Amino acid sequence: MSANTRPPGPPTQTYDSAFLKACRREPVPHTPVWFMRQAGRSLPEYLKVREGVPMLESCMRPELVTEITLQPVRRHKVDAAIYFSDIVVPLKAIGVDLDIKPGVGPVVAEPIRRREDLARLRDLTPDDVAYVTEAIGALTGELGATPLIGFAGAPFTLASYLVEGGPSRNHENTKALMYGDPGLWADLLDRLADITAAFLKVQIEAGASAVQLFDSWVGALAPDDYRRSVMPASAKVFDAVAGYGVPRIHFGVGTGELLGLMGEAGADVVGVDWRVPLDEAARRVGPGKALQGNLDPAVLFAPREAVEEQAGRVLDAAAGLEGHVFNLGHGVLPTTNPDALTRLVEYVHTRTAR
Ligand SMILES: Cc1c2[nH]c(c1CCC(=O)O)Cc1[nH]c(c(CCC(=O)O)c1C)Cc1[nH]c(c(CCC(=O)O)c1C)Cc1[nH]c(c(C)c1CCC(=O)O)C2
Repeated sequence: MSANTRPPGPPTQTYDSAFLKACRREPVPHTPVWFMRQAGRSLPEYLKVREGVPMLESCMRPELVTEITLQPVRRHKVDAAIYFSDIVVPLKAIGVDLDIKPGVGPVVAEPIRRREDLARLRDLTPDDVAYVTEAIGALTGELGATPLIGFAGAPFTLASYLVEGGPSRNHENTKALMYGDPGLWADLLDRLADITAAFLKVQIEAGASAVQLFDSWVGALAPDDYRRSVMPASAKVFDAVAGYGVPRIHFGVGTGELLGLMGEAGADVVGVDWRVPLDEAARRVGPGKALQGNLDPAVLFAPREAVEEQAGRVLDAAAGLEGHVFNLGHGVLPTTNPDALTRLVEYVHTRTAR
């Protein structure tokens, strides 16, 4: 079943939301808006509830996850919530020794570089992430007609953290493995595809209305390498969840040359960073897909008039698209003034009201 057909059974409460309509490329009452990293450090109410609670622990406490996920919906009136978690949570859940260091990001105690290391990547079962099922149950009740987006890290981006042992500018160990041992690389990405697919299935079965696969760092690759060494694993993830009929969004940074392939991997909605205007992105992606994006998150530090001018340019470039979900071109920067985000939501809603 494609994401454009109504799933069997009664329509969900969220089915007619502007966000899901835009993902399905149907007419919308207004352009829907949400922000990557909309929950988190830009919100004082987030900093308050996170006080003294380590990041990974906060992801495993359903009542905290529920509260943090709802905060930006209450404050900004965005059209969708995104489940509060992190891309490394499923890896932690299967026993990989890792932590999220404040100001740094995910750090893996023993990087994965040899064939023996693959044994540390066992299958993920719903029991490993019972807190996810519990939090999503509570969230969908609270959210009512507002859709919840589930998410996961894509195999390449997860592999980069695992192989490098932490964040990396050049991904040198990752690429050394990809070029130097293509067999082991393919097996690693295939393992990660299975874990990622299982994690997304848990979220969808618990009530997520859409999923986003973050391949944040895949823009480091040339198209041929993406096609040969990454696309099969990402496609496996998308295939695994195709039958649920929920929209599948795919996003990465610096992916101008990869947009067509990322759509081909199986996305219904292709996320675009701020470097490619949406009309040009639509030409690269081709027909039959919606686009998501793409205001530069740094624009939010400019005065209100400038923010609206730049947001207006995004909307103008999106005017001819089959479906458009307004977003930033990457996550909300931690020192963003939250009021600027609230005003931006209002601006997009007002300017596109039909
Ligand atoms: C690459 C990546 C990661 N994590 C994620 C990605 C893909 C998205 C992207 O490209 O930005 C995904 C992610 N991580 C987090 C979310 C929250 C969802 C939301 O509410 O919008 C999402 C969607 C919470 C988080 N994940 C993290 C934080 C900050 C930790 C904190 O608040 O203490 C949050 C709120 C930590 C994290 N985790 C990661 C990084 C780079 C960092 C930031 C390190 C830092 O600057 O402190 C890895």
